[in-house]
Amino acid sequence: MPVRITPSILNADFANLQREIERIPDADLLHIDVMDNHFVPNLTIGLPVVDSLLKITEKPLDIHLMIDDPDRWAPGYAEAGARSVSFHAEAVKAPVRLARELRAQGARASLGLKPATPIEPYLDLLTEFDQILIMTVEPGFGGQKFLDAMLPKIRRTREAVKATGADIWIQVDGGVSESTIAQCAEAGADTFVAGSAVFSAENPDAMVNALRDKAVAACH
Ligand SMILES: O=C(CO)[C@@H](O)[C@H](O)COP(=O)(O)O
Ligand SMILES: [Fe+2]
Repeated sequence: MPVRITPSILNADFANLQREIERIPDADLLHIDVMDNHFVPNLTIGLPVVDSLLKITEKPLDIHLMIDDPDRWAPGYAEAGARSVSFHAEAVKAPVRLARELRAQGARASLGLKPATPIEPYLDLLTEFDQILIMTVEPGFGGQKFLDAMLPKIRRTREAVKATGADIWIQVDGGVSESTIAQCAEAGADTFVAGSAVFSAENPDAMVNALRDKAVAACH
């Protein structure tokens, strides 16, 4: 199973994003946390910053929208050139319509689930998505403790994805570090967001590779 490490820039130096991105050349994608202070109690960046990042990096951008009304805002990120756009199940009005719109614009469509949101209502819709993002902390902040109560949800999602035969990535986000990534990979995740683990490391790129090695060892 291919493994992808997607560092979150939430814990990077926002005044020097270009320099921060250059510190992680081995990252597979860059995870960008967009927060609106409504869906989550925190406010970060939006489309203008994403537009600027698209100009300074060749890395594919993996946008994580923690915002109300993604039906209205998500297509703009796909249109701008994001590789992947996650919107939250708890905020979206028409998940299938939005996923199809994102795909039509050439982006991967990803459904995000907060810790208390089950995957079960979406099992018959899985092939409408290219990725399921399972939050392993309450969304809103970096540096929180990994919720290992999410492991059964990762396992159930992997089983269901397997049954579809489709190439749907399972992403985990929140508290992923050298000490938690193996459990996630064993449970069936293949795409790993890591914010503080990467950007608080002395050598962030070495951490990207260490995380990947641990995930690969756990799922093979
Ligand atoms: O979406 C979020 C938080 O809401 C994440 O992407 C965090 O930014 C991950 O940070 P760490 O938990 O890895 O420090
Ligand atoms: Fe995120």
